[in-house]
Amino acid sequence: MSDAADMPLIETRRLVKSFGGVHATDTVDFTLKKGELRCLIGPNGAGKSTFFKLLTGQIAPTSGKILFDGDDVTGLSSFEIARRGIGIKNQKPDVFDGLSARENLWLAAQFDTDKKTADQRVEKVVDELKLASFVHKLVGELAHGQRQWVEIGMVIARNPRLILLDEPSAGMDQEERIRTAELLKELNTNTTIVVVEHDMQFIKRIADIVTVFHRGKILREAPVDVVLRDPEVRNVYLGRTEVA
Ligand SMILES: Nc1ncnc2c1ncn2[C@@H]1O[C@H](COP(=O)(O)OP(=O)(O)OP(=O)(O)O)[C@@H](O)[C@H]1O
Repeated sequence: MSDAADMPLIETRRLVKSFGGVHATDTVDFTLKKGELRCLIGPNGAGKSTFFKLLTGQIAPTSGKILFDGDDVTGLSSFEIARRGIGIKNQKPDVFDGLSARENLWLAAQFDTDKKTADQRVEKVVDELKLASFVHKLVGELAHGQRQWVEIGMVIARNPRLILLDEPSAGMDQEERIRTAELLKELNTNTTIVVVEHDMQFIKRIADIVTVFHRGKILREAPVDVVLRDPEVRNVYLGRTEVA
C-alpha cells in the first residue's frame, strides 16, 4: 500500500498554455509529492512564471489538467484555488506600501476566516519569520529584503498547503539570501514548497530535486548536483560550462 506521504500534492497532465503561436507551457507532466521543497529553474522565457500562473488560476490553460490533492482544479478561479490551499508570491510586488507590515499580513490572513483566527495567524507568522522588529512600520519604508519577507509572510498567513514562490531572493544581499534560504527550509518542515530561482548558490542551499524548464517543456528533473553538472542544462540555461 502506498504511503500518504508519497501521494502527489499537485500534478499536471499534458498541460499547455499558448499565447498566439508561443507555447509558454508545452504538454507539461509535473508531479510534486507532499513535503517536497522543489526548485524550478530555466532561462528567461522558459515558462516558469506562466506555469505558476496556471497552477494558481491566474490564467486558464489552453489544454490539459491540473490536480491538487487528487481533485481536478483545472479552470477554477484564483480565489477558489487559494481557498483550497495554494498560495503564491508572484514576481510583481503585491503589497500596500501605505499600510504597515502587520496590516498587510492581517489583510492576507483574514481572506477566508474570522478576525480572531486572522489575529492568531498574524502573530504566528510574525514569530515564525522573525518580523517583530519592523512589523509596525509602513511597508513603503522597509528595506527590500524586509518587504520580501513580509510578502512571504502574507502567503503563509493564508495558511496554504502548497507555497509557490517566484524569485523570493531577487534583489536581496548575501546575508538576506542566506536568511531566506534558512527560512524556506524551516517552512518546509510542515509545508510543501516550489521555488523559481535564478541564483544557483541559493538553489544549492535549499534544493533537493530540481526541475529544469526549457521552451515550455521539462528538460530535466534530478537532484541539484546532477542537474548542475548536466551539459545540456548548462548549455540551455547557463550558456557556459562552469556553474557557480
Ligand atoms: N501574457 C502573455 N502574452 C504573450 N506571451 C506571453 C505572456 N506571458 C508569457 N508570455 C510568453 O511566454 C513565454 C514564457 O514566459 P514566462 O514569463 O513564463 O517565462 P519565465 O521562465 O518565467 O521567464 P523569466 O525567468 O524571465 O521570468 C515567453 O516567451 C513569454 O514572452
